[in-house]
Amino acid sequence: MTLFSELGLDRTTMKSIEKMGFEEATPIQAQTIPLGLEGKDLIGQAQTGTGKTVAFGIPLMEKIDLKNENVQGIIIAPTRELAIQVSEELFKLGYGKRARVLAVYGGQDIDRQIRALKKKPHIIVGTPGRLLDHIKRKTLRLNGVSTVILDEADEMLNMGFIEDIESILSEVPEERQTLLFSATMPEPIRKIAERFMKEPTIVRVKAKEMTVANIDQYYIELREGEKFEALARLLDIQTPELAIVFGRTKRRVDELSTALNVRGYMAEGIHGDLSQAKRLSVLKKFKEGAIDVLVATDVAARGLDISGVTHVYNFDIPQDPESYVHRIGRTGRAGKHGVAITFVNPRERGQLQAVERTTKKQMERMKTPTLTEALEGQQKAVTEKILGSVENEDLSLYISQAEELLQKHDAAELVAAALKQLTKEPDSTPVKLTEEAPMPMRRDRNRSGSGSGNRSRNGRGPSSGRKDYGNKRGNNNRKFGGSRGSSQRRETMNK
Ligand SMILES: Nc1ncnc2c1ncn2[C@@H]1O[C@H](COP(=O)(O)OP(=O)(O)OP(=O)(O)O)[C@@H](O)[C@H]1O
Ligand SMILES: [Mg+2]
Repeated sequence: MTLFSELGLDRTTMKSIEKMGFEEATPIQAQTIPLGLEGKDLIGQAQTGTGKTVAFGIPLMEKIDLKNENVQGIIIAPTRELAIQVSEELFKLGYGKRARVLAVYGGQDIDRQIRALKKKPHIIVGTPGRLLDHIKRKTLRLNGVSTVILDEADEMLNMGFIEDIESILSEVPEERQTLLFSATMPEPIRKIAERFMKEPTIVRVKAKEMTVANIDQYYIELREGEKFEALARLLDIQTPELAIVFGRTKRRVDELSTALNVRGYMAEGIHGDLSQAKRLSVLKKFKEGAIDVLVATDVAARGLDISGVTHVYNFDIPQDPESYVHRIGRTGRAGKHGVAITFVNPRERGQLQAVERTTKKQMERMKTPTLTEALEGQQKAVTEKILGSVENEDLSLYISQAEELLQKHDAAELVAAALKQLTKEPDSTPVKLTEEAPMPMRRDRNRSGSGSGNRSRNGRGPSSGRKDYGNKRGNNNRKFGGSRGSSQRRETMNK
């Protein structure tokens, strides 16, 4: 066990850490912070939700010289939401020191960002496209940068951002420290390391499994047409505090969130075709609990840290094992407990096995719940609410009415009627969902994303390195530039 106070950090950094409420460093933090402080290039791999942001944030923050008005650190992240979140965490880390942190990302007014850049931020967190845009406009100069961080580098590789990163890094002095962090490190990441890093030290937090132990992982085998009813029943039984439902395509996400609303769930969708303002407002509502089901494409799979996410449902099995690891990692963070359930149609058994081989963890088989179980689940939830009210609430204004009712009616019947009124009974209102093609299993499958608006970045097609679930890992068939085959199914998440 390592305490932050044992790491020899600056007083100002300690002040921030105390304000954030942290005392003990997580294993990835304990192992990488000392190396990071020595100025070493680092590759850090540790499970989802184990504090990688602080692991790279502390060495970065310690190096910032407040008297220097240059941008001294940049963090490149694959999605806009993640760039914002990382900038917020760094802002907290820089609180004691008063370091200036700015997020720049596509979809936000560029003039506003230009004005903010003029205020001399020390640290910039951005998505590749927008960073490049500012470099081209000469509104961002990187010649004073001494630390570069690539968060979720493997995803940026998947999304075909490698040339953008290359262009950005060509603006940064050679004499720099480069840190790269992710929960997954597929083989091609080595190329990034070779290209952009100097003899990096690789730190892998040893864990038996790639996914965190405190996420209970289940799968349900079912046909496409059975998925929605199964999801609704699971939501009724498990009554998540907050849940994320991952769908394969934007159309899927739109249809699913509409269908969930029709059935009375508070759900909204998030994907790359929505305006940035809409994406942020949906996420905000979800964080605040104004909606309790977030339906998402993989745009929400990486890095997002939302407390209260107790359940992740893979309505469609993810297209690669890494994506599974990140998706389910939206729950079970910072030591909390989580539940992940993956729907698998009979033709996707191979993918299920590929996921299990990668995570080194078997999912437990679960049966589709019955309608009766769904009803019981809802009744239980209402019963708990009522008992909570009995214990904790002032009921004096209701007692005389209750006594009056009890004189005229049977007690059990009264309670049953109250339960019925409060219980959300399973609903069979018809909903419309377009069937998705099963996940492609082999390399020669070359579908165009079910017509739901999926496109590869810059129209780059799957010229090479199509992902192959049957493949052994480590068989490097994913290339840069052409990006991997499945990228045509991946959406463009930011500019
Ligand atoms: N030492 C610590 N003690 C307690 N909580 C911590 C500590 N370090 C970080 N956290 C909290 O843990 C949560 C997860 O951290 P973070 O988002 O950095 O995880 P991550 O490893 O980057 O996960 P992912 O792989 O999903 O990106 C955050 O809410 C963060 O504030
Ligand atoms: Mg992270």
